Amino acid sequence: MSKKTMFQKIWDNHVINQEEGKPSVIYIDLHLVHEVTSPQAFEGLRLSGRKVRRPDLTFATMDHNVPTKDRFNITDPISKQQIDTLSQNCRDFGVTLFDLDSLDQGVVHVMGPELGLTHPGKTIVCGDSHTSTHGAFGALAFGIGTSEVEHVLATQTLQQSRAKSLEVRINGKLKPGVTAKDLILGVIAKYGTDFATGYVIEYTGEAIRGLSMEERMTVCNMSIEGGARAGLIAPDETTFNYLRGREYVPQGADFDTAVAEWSKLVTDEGATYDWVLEFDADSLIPQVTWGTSPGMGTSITSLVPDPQSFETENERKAAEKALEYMDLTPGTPMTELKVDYVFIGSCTNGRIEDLRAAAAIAQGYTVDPSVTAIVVPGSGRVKIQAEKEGLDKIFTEAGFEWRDAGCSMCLAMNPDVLQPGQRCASTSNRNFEGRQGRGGRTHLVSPAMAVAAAIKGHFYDVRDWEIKEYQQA
Ligand SMILES: CC(C)[C@H](C(=O)O)[C@@H](O)C(=O)O
Ligand code: SF4
Repeated sequence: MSKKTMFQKIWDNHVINQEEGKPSVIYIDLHLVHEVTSPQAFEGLRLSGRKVRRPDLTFATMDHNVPTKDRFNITDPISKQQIDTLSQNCRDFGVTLFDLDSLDQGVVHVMGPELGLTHPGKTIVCGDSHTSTHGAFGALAFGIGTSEVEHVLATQTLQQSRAKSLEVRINGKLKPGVTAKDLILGVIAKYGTDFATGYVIEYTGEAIRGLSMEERMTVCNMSIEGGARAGLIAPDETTFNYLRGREYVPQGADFDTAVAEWSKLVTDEGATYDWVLEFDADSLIPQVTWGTSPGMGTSITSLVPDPQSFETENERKAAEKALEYMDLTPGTPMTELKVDYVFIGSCTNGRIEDLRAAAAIAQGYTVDPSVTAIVVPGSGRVKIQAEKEGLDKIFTEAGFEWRDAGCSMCLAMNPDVLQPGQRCASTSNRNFEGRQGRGGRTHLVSPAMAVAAAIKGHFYDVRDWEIKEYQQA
């Protein structure tokens, strides 16, 4: 039998029609829906008199527009309309919705895994680019556009051309203070924001095996920022232990049967990828972005780069433009950049382990008076768990605001926005111009680095942090 990659196996399991020279038709096992990219899709169904083909495989929540303070009081008319429309559509079409009053409401990519909706080997789509997050479980998960959302709602299938396969092998181990976020930022800083265009990445190597499930999600989440169609990590004991006992996961003997099936999904020994890249985890240093794309990043120990140091004219121009927008001077140590705002949250870093890592740094310290800092749990469940562990108290005693679940300041679609010119240390995944508010300046970092910046008032190498006594309540 021919040797196959994990991607090829999942793909082959889902192709239901293939005509010569045409995209494949693949079956979709799980469709996640949020309020921003679904209204026209449901409207399309309505206009053509169609139903949702598999309401039992379709799950919705609202996240982008949800205020993280006073969530039921939505004053922005577009946000209110999108949220109300999603509720109405879910009622009309029989789709399960984790509504504003549900414990399970949250950022769609936090909600799916924590409920156990995300399984190895599934095809998962959502009208959202960070659907790649779910690939951490060995699911083929990717974002789709609104017309495709309509197509999946109506047929539970999707037309797709098969991407090429790319192994990103992470050698060595992450050092203390260096996180999964630094790893993916480091990969994108090294290889750029389009190295993986046309590919599905499979992350392999010792450093990946050593990551927890939540850390793997952070890595896969940002695959899209490297241009990839999706990111995958082979399921293993870490995956199975995470899934065991969750609501939408088979229970008892059925779970063991599922594990046996999932275990077969891994890339065969000797299978070949279309392309292989390597990255060294041992020498990685905490990362901070300096520019207006996730690839414009460097180590905390570095200086703001000189645009002249880049190889191509295009890169030099892009760097110049980015530095102007970011109001940065080449040669300034990254540690001297002062921040006005700190945002901890999002589908990249809004899970419980992220909040624990943040609290471990915050414990016993106080946010610098010049900084506004917010902590936004990725879901209602993350919030409750954090409160059980007393993390909320650590944050509020240190001067952070403790909010409700949502996308929040990851993007300016809700009341959490930067003012023009404000500089933010953010645990999210995109630092585009205006992403967190018009004129706002975003630096992407890990949760630990974000907290250190909040407390110092400027970026700081968290490897030098003195961790005060930290106890979970
Ligand atoms: C609003 C949504 C379509 C968008 C996405 O697709 O990713 C958002 O989640 C983002 O992170 O930019
Ligand atoms: S948290 Fe940010 S990246 Fe994730 S879905 Fe929301 S807006 Fe997109």
